[in-house]
Amino acid sequence: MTAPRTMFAKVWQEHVVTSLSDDVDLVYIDRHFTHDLSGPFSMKTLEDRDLACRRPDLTFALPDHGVSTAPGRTDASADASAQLMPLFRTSTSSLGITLFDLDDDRQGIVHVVGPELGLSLPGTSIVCGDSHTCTQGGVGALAWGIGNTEVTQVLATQTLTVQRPATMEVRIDGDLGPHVSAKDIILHLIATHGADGGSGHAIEFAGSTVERLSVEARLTLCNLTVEFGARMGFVAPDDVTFAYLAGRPHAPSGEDWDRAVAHWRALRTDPGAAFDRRLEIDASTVGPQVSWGTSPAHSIGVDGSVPDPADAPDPATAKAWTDAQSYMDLRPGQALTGLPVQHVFIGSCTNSRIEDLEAAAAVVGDGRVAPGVRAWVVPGSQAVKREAERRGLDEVFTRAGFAWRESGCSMCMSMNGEDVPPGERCLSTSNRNFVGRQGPGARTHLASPATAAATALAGRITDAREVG
Ligand SMILES: CC(C)[C@H](C(=O)O)[C@@H](O)C(=O)O
Ligand code: SF4
Repeated sequence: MTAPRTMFAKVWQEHVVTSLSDDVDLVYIDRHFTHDLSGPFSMKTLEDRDLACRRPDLTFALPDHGVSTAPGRTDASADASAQLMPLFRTSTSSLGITLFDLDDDRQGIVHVVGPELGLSLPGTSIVCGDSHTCTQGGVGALAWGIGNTEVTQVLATQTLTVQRPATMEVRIDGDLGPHVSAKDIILHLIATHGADGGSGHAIEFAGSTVERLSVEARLTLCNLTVEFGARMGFVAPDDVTFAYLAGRPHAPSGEDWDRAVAHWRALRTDPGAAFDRRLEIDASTVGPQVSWGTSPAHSIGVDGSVPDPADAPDPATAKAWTDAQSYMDLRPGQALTGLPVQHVFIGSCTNSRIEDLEAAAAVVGDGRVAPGVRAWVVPGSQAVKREAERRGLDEVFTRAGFAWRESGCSMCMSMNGEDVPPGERCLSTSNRNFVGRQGPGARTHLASPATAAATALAGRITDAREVG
């Protein structure tokens, strides 16, 4: 009898081409995504070395970071895309790689588009030169971000030299309260165990709460595993996953589908399999979260108050809290609820899928964005945008005074000229609130789409539970 194995061990083993040392393997890569920021330069390296792309048919290129999300955008609408797009087109075309260009109805943020097209499948290995590739673990894939040199290795060989991560199980049980989402759970996990709490691990999210989450919510949960320091995060594929993937353009069909599902079912962690670490969360005790500082770990319940550095567990944390509070212009003990914001951003690979927009629109209802607040909704992909328009969500948002934009990363990292002015405050559904992330001097508060919508209407950080 074989010893019980984790899902990670099973999928990893299927991909090992050869072991290079005790903990370093050469693994096969099933899907390689590349975006406008990390792609062009690695492709250029390949061309300079006169190397071909080994599997252009398994490589997909999407412009998302540098592109403008203004309605009617072109390359010229943002300096970054004016510079990057011509390079991206030439390199992908000379290497034979499919590009979902700006005018393609499949364009969008890499991590949103992969799952929605069924390019990202359970039990596959997925890489991209982008740290939030871990998002795609939400469909049951092992997906992780890689650096430029690794991108070149994957382009040239379709394999990657990887240090094998340790395994961790995060069990989440209990019912979610009103307006509590996957975003709140993962922010709470990071706040509780620190931004390096998952360092060096591949995390399997399990438990009754996770089983009840939709695939879109699982994508959000996995999206922030890199903010927890982990290499990747994933959820074992189940009937929810199969229902989500069935019929997607690149998902298998007919007999191939049946064979694939049988295989995917067998990937689940065997009862009694050992993990290197285990954590547990009782989801019923978690409320909507908002970050107060400059790390996702600086998050608290929306009804909480800014912590006092005097209460920090150690001097380094006390200093980090003091610095963060000075950057964010907050003082210990201050309540987050009621804090005025000038900007609200609903978007990013964390929270720009259709269910996110539904959750925000439900809170907006007939309301209006508060005067003086610039509020944007940036769908994660053209497909999300079309579906939202089919459901009439764009009208809910525009009637309320939100801007309704084209798909892309936008204000999440502000490299396309879409940013928050110095000293101004933004409630954002994205995943990073680092110093300067949304623009020099910009102050970012991370939260869920429901909290973002409630905040946009009030013009102040607001608990969506108070709105209804
Ligand atoms: C630009 C890219 C390499 C970067 C990442 O790796 O995550 C970006 O997507 C981010 O969110 O900071
Ligand atoms: S939306 Fe933000 S976090 Fe996601 S890939 Fe783009 S820049 Fe990175």
